[in-house]
Formats: sequence, C-alpha cells, structure tokens
Amino acid sequence: MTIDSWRISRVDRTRVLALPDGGDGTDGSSGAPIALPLRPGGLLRAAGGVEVAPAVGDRLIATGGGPTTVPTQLVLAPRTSELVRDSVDRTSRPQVVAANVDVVLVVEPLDPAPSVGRVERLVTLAWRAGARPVVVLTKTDLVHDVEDWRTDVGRAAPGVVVVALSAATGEGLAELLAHVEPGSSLVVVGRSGAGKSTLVNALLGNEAMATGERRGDGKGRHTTTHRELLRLRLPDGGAAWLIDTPGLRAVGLVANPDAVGATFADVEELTRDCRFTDCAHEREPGCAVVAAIEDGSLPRRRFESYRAQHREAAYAERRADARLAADDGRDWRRRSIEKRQQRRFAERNGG
Ligand SMILES: Nc1nc2c(ncn2[C@@H]2O[C@H](COP(=O)(O)OP(=O)(O)OP(=O)(O)O)[C@@H](O)[C@H]2O)c(=O)[nH]1
Ligand SMILES: [Zn+2]
Repeated sequence: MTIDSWRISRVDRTRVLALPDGGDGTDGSSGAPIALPLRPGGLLRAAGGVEVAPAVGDRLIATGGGPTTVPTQLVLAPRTSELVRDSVDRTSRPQVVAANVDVVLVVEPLDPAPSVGRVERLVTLAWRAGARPVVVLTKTDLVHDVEDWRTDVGRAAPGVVVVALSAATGEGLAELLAHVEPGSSLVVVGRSGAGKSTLVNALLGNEAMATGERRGDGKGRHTTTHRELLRLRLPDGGAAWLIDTPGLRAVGLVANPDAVGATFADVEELTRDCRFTDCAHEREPGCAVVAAIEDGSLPRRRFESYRAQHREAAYAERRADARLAADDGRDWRRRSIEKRQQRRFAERNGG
C-alpha cells in the first residue's frame, strides 16, 4: 500500500514532521514519520501554487509522480477547519493553532470548581473553528457533586455532549472514546492544569506527553511545551488523531456571531420572542430575555456572557476587515515587485 496522505504532527522552526495517514487514522504500511524542510519564512507549498505557514493537523498530499510526470511532491491540502487564536499584541494576524479538526475537547476541571463562562468561551471557539465541541469535565475522583456540575455545564452548552471522567481512576474514559469516530481529528483545549496532558496520556495508554507534578493549588505546571498530533488507537479498531496544545486559554480567542449564536442557541431563541425586533433586552416592555432572567430560567450570568461574546465577535470582525484592507495593500505591493522582477529578468535575457 502506498501512502499518499500525511498529517503534520509537529511544526518546528525549520521543518515539519508528518505521520502517514491510511484514511481511517491508521498508518497504512509503516508508521514512521517523515521530516520536510520549510521554505524561507517558515512556509510550505500548498495546493494551488501558494505558500502557507503550516499548522499541526495540516494534511499533505502527494502530487505528480508516475513515470512521465514530475517527481512526486507533497503539498498542503486545503483545510476543512481551522482553530485560531487571536494574536497576543492584537496587531498581527490570528495564529492557526490546529488544522482539520473535527472535534474540540473542551477540558475543564471539576476541582477547582469549573468556570461555566470559560466553557462557554471554548465552546464558541469550537463552533467558530467549524468543529464539534465535546465538554470533558476532569478529576471526578476529587469531588462529590459530579452530576450537578454536569447538568449546569450542559445547560450552558445546549446540544453539546458533556462527559465527566477521571484520568486517575479511568472512570468515564470509555464513554468519551465512544464519541470518537475512526479517522476523525480531536484537539484538546482548556486552561493550564485542567488535566489535558493527563487525559491525553490516559487515552493513549502511555506517557506520550509529560505531565506536571500536582501542586497544592491544583494547578499544573506548564508541561506541554509544544503542540503535537498523536495517533490514538481506538478500542474497536481504527484510529483517530489527537492534538495536545500547550496552555491554550480562553483569552484572545477569535469568535464570530454565528459561533456565539450556536453556543447561546437558547438565548437567541428567547430574543425571537421579544415584542420589539430591535429589543436591547434592558427595559423594553415585552422583553422575553428580561422575563426569563426574572423567572430564573435564564441565569443573568449567562446573559452577560452572551453579551460579552457578541461584543468581542463584533470587535474581531472589525479587526479582520481592517486586516483584509491592509492585506490588499500588501498583495498589491508584492504583485508589483514580482512584475518588476519579471521585467528585469526579461530585459536581461533580451526578451
Ligand atoms: N486526581 C486527579 N488529578 C488529575 C486528573 N487529571 C489530571 N490531574 C492532575 O492535575 C494536574 C494538571 O494536569 P495536566 O494534565 O498536566 O494539565 P494540563 O491541562 O495538561 O496543563 P498544561 O500543560 O499546563 O496546559 C496534574 O498534577 C495531574 O496529575 C484526574 O483525573 N484526577
Ligand atoms: Zn428583549
């Protein structure tokens, strides 16, 4: 069997590593990774002749080959989804944390107590990426009110599967694995110390990633120092892909109104019942949102989260528009530089 598809498992400064992909997540004939040097600027050739900064999870496909054509080359395939993080300085472009992700595992610890607001933000991040969120509440062995939390978190993420588990005892791991499709790609996100690396190890059944020593405050050390794609063999055969990300926090995550609407489907549903279509949900008569907050069916905290995320999404869109305008300028400059170079080349060669 020849391998014609690979997944980038690691991105370093000068090269990427890629694992062979037999289609259902298995490795085809050999599981050995290959190394591919990066072009100047940390770029790789992508389909369509462009150059792209590769991300973990990117797919490489073989082009050409055969006796009469050019030798086989690996190029980046177009992405089906992108998990992006906003730039720290808010001036440069968002960073692609993982590519071609199907499921985002939103990992939140039960001890210390979960932050429902953080779960809401990471769920929006998942929808925004074009992936399906699954919330994973970790460390069930440390608390007694697991089911209460599961209900509360479930209310904050309508339509999202919530699994509670302990990587220490193994409780709940099989339930999580039952939600994993062969060949699918999962990424693990959550605050530092949430138990992401421990969960990854438990799923892989080995010590693929180092985990932090337990500290008194329940926070892990930053032990995941690089982003990596790992092959996860499934109990019923086949395999999936698992991406562990170093300390991806809920700050600076890129949102958009659609993703916010998916996370807060219940709130959006309520707003459709307001008497006025432009209701600000403050003091208007016939406001269904205010009524729901007053009768206790919608927690005020959740409504505030909804508002805050919408503001951020609007802000992110304005910045993206501004960036697009700047890019147009840059592209134009690059094109004119290329034209000038072509002209000089033609002149030198008497053309
Ligand atoms: N009791 C208990 N402790 C756990 C469990 N899962 C993780 N821990 C502990 O929680 C701490 C943090 O776990 P990590 O897996 O390193 O957390 P992380 O999310 O990968 O953290 P970063 O790498 O900093 O992002 C470690 O001391 C783990 O041993 C669990 O199910 N039960
Ligand atoms: Zn209203």
